[in-house]
Amino acid sequence: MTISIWRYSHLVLALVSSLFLLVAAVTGVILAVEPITYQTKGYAVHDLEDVPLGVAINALKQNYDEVLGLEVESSGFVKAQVLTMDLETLDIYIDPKTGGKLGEVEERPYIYTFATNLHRSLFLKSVGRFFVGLISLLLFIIVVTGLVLLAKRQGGFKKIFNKVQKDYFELRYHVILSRWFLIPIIILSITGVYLSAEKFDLLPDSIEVPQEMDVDHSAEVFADIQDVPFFKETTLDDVRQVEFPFSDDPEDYYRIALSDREIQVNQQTGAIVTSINYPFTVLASRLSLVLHTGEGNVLWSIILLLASASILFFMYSGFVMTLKRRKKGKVSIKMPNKDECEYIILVGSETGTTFDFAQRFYDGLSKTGKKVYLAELNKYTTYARATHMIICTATYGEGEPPTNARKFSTLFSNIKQPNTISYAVIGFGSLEYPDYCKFAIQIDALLQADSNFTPVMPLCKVDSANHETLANWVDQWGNRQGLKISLEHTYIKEVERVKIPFELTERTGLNVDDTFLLKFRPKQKITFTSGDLLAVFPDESGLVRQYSIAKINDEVLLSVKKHEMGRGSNYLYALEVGDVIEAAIDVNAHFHFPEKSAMAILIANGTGIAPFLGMLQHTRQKQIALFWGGRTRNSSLIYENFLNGIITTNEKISFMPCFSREDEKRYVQDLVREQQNVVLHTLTNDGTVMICGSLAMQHEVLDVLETILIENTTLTIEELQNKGLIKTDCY
Ligand SMILES: Cc1cc2nc3c(=O)[nH]c(=O)nc-3n(C[C@H](O)[C@H](O)[C@H](O)COP(=O)(O)O)c2cc1C
Repeated sequence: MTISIWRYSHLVLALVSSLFLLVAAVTGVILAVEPITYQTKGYAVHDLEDVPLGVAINALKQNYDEVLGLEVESSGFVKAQVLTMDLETLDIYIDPKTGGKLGEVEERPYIYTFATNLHRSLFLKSVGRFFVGLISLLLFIIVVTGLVLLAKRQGGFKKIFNKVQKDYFELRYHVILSRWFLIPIIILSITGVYLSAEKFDLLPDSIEVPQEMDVDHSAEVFADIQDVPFFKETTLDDVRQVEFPFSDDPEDYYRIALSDREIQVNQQTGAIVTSINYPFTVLASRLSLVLHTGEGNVLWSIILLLASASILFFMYSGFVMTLKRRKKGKVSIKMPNKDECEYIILVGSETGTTFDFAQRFYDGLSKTGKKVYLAELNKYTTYARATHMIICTATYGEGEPPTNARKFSTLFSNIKQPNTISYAVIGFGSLEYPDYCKFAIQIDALLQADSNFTPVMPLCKVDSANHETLANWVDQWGNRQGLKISLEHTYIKEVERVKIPFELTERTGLNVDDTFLLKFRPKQKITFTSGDLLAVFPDESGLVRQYSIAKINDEVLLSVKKHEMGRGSNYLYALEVGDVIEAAIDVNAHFHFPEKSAMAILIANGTGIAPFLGMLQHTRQKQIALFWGGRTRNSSLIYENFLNGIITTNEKISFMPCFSREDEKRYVQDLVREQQNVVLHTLTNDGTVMICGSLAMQHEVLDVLETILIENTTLTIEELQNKGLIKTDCY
């Protein structure tokens, strides 16, 4: 079975049962606390195996007018129901050796009764019980599918406990905690199923018939119960419950529940009159109850508590993992061995659209039974059995590759494939840009020039990820391979934006670089922060343009470069102070200033400085260096008002500009290289590097950072990105 089927089952089951699981896990946590607090009362008798039943009965009789019953709990507490000399019936915990009262049995706190009802039946009686049983069964299947995924991730069942690869927090701890809590959760789910099955009489009937024992009428009669052999030899660790006889008449028997059977015993001779062995189902349900509730064992209760809490974490982390997998242009699912796959899909994606298609194509092709490998273009390498390659890539900037494809061209020229490969390239782009699908065109040209590669289809350019174009391409490509591939509809949901009015309160004219600043005041109360995006709608066509924002005194500051044909920038440029536009805030959480970092380096070129202007205003105690690259000194004048105010009042902030057309003609990546000690100090002390501006600049900066890291540390860019210590927002 392919990994996607295991993952799909794991995910679907988790989603279907999530609400019930949430209730079961939360109430499970509450209920696991009960045995722990109960045990802290301290009434447990630790040497039950040394206390003969006769001694306990005698002690009780000495202390109380009448004794109705005795119970030895799995907690080790000995409970008795007695009638006091004042004719009061009491439920008390006793010391079985002296009969002395240790404490009174209290009513169960309401929170536990409530949690138990919710946990067992969701307050829905039989229907609820049925669902809870079903959810326990689903939980069991989720754990089993999870176990298979874990084994596949770790490289086999034997390697399950090997070191876990470094990855982002949710994924890493989903793996680590699943190893710790696998067994407790399996036990919880199986016992949960068993207890539900029992309630619905689904277990085989195995009623045992009471066995009448041969009674020896000449057996010795004892005056003191402590001398009766049965009561002398039976110790409390084997006893669960004792019902006392109504009178001293020898025909009135003790009814005693032992651990494996129920008996009636003559009070004078100790002869066993009847005996019923518990059927297996009763013993199993008793064991299930103890294992499921943790009753009587503090350590096991703590494990169950942690296991229930871990289910909540698995739900959260699984949700985050699914979102990340769907959204990001990064392959985070475990792939088969690259050298065993015939079909290789390589992806270049910045915001996830291309990756989303590649993933769906991968799923469709895998379902035909083919061995498929999916990777980012940056991971290009040799593929021993590959006969087909499909490259899907977006284009940015002026024909720039997406970040996860930036190394492809170099890798391609250095790596020779062992086989000849039939290939196809799909370019994702937008007709709004002059360099439509340029990076895909470049890749197609590279492959054409390599004699090892033969095209099976001409380059396909896809405007705005059009579904029909993609579905047609998949059909045609599939036909050529003799395969019927079904392409699921996109996993990406359209973002529903809430538009609100923004009033333009300030603006500048164009500077030497055709850049201008705009300040908008939201006319409704909204929360946003620097690094979020303002989505602007230039016309009625549904076109959206996003701009990185700075939050300055509750207003939105934008720095915009006016492009001759740019629909967004020309629309904004035409606005006058007092104009009101409808726009929306897109939360861009991955690019918020990291509150936890004590230091940061902010790197920008051109208009990419905007979010940093807002971030600098709101940080007082952090050591921050802002590296900015512009064309000329005059390019930076437009930002001077903001920057001077910050730098002169906060000595922890330093501003380092560089200019590509003046002075030493340096780019911001040159500044990063020059300041490598500051960069290293920041990254090795859990500080953050944030990059905003053009994608070309981002690639150059990442290349320099990579070199600095390789030369001085064992850290990698990807590791730091996964930890959120390198954050980028470039297009
Ligand atoms: C800032 C920006 C620049 C872009 N530049 C180009 C371009 O030069 N040529 C092009 O064809 N498409 C361009 N596009 C469109 C993207 O390539 C297209 O939306 C693609 O589907 C994105 O794929 P991804 O989500 O996988 O990154 C650009 C998009 C943005 C947001």
